[in-house]
Amino acid sequence: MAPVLVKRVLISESVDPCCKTILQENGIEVTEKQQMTKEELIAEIQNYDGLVVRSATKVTADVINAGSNLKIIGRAGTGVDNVDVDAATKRGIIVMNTPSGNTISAAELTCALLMSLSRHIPQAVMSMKDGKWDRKKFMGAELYGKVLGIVGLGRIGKEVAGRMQSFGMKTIGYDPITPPEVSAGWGVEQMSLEQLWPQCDYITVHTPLMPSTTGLLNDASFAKCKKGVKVVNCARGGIIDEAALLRAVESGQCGGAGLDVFVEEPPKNRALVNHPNVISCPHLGASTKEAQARCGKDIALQIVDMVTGKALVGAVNAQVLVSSFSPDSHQWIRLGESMGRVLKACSTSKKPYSQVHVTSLGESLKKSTGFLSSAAVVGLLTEGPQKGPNLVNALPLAAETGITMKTDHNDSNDREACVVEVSVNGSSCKTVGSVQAGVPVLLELNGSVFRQPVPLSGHLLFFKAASSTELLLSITGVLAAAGVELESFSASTASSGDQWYCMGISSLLGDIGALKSLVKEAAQLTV
Ligand SMILES: NC(=O)C1=CN([C@@H]2O[C@H](COP(=O)(O)OP(=O)(O)OC[C@H]3O[C@@H](n4cnc5c(N)ncnc54)[C@H](O)[C@@H]3O)[C@@H](O)[C@H]2O)C=CC1
Ligand SMILES: O=C(O)C(=O)COP(=O)(O)O
Repeated sequence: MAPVLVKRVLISESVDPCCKTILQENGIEVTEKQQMTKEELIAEIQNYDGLVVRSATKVTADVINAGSNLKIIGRAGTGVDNVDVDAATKRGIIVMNTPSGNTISAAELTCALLMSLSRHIPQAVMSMKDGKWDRKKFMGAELYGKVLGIVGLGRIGKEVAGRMQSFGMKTIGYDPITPPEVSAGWGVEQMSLEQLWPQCDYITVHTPLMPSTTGLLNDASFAKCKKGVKVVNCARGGIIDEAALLRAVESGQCGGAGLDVFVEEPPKNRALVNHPNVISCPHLGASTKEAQARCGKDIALQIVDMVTGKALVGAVNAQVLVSSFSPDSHQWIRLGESMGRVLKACSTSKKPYSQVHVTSLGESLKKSTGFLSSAAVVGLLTEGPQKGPNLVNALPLAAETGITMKTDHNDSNDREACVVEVSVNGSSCKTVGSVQAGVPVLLELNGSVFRQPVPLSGHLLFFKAASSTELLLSITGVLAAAGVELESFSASTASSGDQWYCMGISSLLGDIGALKSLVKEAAQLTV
């Protein structure tokens, strides 16, 4: 992928100073402005190519759409639920996070809350500060031998499991993605949630917040739990339904809750926070010197790597682009875009495309089909010189315009090439291209194989006509009359029937209709 141009970055929260330093050392101008209102952020964001946030900045569609120059939203941390990732993708903006920087800190806070719940440490501390010496009231229970249910067995869930096993807890869990044999390797037996709820003395959730995890622990699931179950939410407010939790702690069905996160932060409704069996923190999971230093450094380095075209790490909405950062991918991306442009120019029907079929040929292009498809769509959907789609939003835009994407790879072929075929209104248009000596070239157009590969650069004139000796003379005559010079020429290898030809020309013809009487079809473009 071509390096993404990022000159100015806004950091809108308290991010470790190393982030600013690294960005500046790499020639990026950095402004830090914290605690902006939504309106202030909307007014400010248009001045920046990049935005770095933690969890407090709500990067809504309004903010994203106001960021007319925005190319990157960097989350110095894990959860990206405060960023409207779909809106960013539509606008072609890369969203990236630093998911491993705060894993240990979040896991340690979870363990601290589990221990605090078992021994009432915060309540005992408050009572001491109140001048009391109440040993009876704070009778606890050992964690040893108890069952901990871990919902979400990703990075943090795994670290919590290991730590709590050392306290002698039995760890069981559920995760729809992590295979049971993998979690069994770190001592967590997986089972369905139905089986898990009734077994747990403690439950901790470590999933992202998304529709399928919102209210994962609700009235119905609390009812299936052991009476007095204790719960911890160090992931995101709302994974444990707050109203259901309040009902459960009030009834005693839940014996205590440790909360680091809330649906609304800070929470205006204080009922949970004020409940004597609820202990809470103001979203401190990642608030350690170590986690902040890692996340600040990671996000800055990831942005620098992206800007320099070195690598794309941590992107949450542009997985297809990760392989586009290999050093020799640039010319293949240019090829895909140029082939899309040729197809656009040569499709006679003005109807919207119904299908784009991209096939990569050759072992070395195995991982390139994704970005070649995006690049072809960029070429097809770009209208004129104005800001068109990019590799981030090409596929969502194609889906929005009703285009079905089909991709294939064939590595039995002994050459490296890319085939792009577009279907429109019952007919189709097909190109075959490759990169030769670092230059994107067109090898075939609609079945006509060019004798000389056509370098895809400059002004190109394509036409379809029956082969004849007069044809060339007549066409060059039309060009000369229009003051256009012929710079290169490539004919089809076939010698009979209608074939496609390509000419490199010094400038586009003012009126391509001048060729109408000489050819069956003609198209010109600049690539
Ligand atoms: N309190 C804090 O300051 C912090 C909170 N977090 C939160 O913790 C969450 C987890 O972080 P990581 O472990 O790094 O993420 P991760 O992506 O490594 O793990 C999340 C796991 O949840 C699983 N999952 C998804 N849907 C599920 C479902 N319906 N039921 C059960 N499991 C499901 C996934 O398969 C994945 O294995 C983050 O999304 C973030 O919101 C992260 C860091 C700090
Ligand atoms: O990384 C995460 O998901 C967190 O919740 C940490 O949030 P923070 O960066 O401390 O605002």
